[in-house]
Amino acid sequence: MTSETDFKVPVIDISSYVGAEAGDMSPGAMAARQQVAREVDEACRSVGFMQIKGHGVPERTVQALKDAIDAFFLQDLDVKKRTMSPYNRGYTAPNSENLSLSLGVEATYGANDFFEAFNIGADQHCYPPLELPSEVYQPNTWPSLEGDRVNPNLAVFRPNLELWFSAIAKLARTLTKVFEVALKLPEGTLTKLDDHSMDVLRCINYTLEPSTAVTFQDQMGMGEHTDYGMLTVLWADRVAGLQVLAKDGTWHDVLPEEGALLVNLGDVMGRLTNDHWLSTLHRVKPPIVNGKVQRRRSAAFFHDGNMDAVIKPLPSLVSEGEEPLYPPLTVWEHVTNKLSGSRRLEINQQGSDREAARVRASIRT
Ligand SMILES: O=C(O)CCC(=O)C(=O)O
Ligand SMILES: [Fe+2]
Repeated sequence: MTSETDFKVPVIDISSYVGAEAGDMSPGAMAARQQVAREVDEACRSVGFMQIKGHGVPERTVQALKDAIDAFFLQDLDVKKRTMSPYNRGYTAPNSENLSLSLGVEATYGANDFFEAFNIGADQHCYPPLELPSEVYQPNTWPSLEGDRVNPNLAVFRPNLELWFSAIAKLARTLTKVFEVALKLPEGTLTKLDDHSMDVLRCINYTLEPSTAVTFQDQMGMGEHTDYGMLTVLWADRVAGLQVLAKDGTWHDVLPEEGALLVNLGDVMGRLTNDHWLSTLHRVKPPIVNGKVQRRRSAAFFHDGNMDAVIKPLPSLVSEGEEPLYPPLTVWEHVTNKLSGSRRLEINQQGSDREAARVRASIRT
């Protein structure tokens, strides 16, 4: 059930932290940054999702992303499958994952998630001169531009995705700095956790055939889950589908405003803040407008943090009389536990009881 209570995903203009404005040390600019930090703190405590404006990502970069998504997904399934990889990279076919299993919740919708996806990520050459392991900073698998039935528009695919990846990697690091100020942490507390972050960009296409009448209301585009890392920057078509679980256990549709990017916290921020900031559950229902399926695309940039960063509640964020809710764990250990649920279609047994209980308590419509 969804309710129309006063649930809102706040819109926050972060331009005072972006580009040249970030270096402006005038009292007005410093006050503007403090105001942004307060708004971010409030959004992270109450919702765990926000809409970011003033992010500095130009419209032509957004268009480049959309062109890349279209060029790839409009190809035949067998052509897309040529980019499958044993790693968290390349193509994922429809109905091959089940995100609710990443939480330790049994599958409930009778079928796997109907999204298809293509992932790229930070590989071991992304952060010279560090010698990072290729099992974690995995090689990308780009589609070949040669061969029969290859979409001629595919030439833009790699440069366009790389353009988006680097713009959002920069934005994610700006947001880490804002988080540090919002949480009143000494400079470097969070930025030392993400200088070689295991970033992954996942382009997603929800594959129900557009314009068809909906016969299976209970199908899931993407099952309930929390994101795993520090934060996620999400671009999405302005079409219904994404829903967010509010504190009162009700689900709410979330549509980004024109020009806004959605940002949500992942489990790493929940763990660091002893759950004072929320790693909020979300899911994607079939994108339906007036009884008909719409095309819906999205691109989630997961800023997970350094593989070897040890994550545990920060002492200054554990309130008086509270216990730390989580034992120490590296980012890599946490992400592998989670992926083993969604990818191997096995229930994740590793310490997601708190999130799983919240899903079960929500009203599952
Ligand atoms: O497609 C969307 O809007 C959400 C995607 C998402 O939540 C994810 O990939 O983790
Ligand atoms: Fe997500």
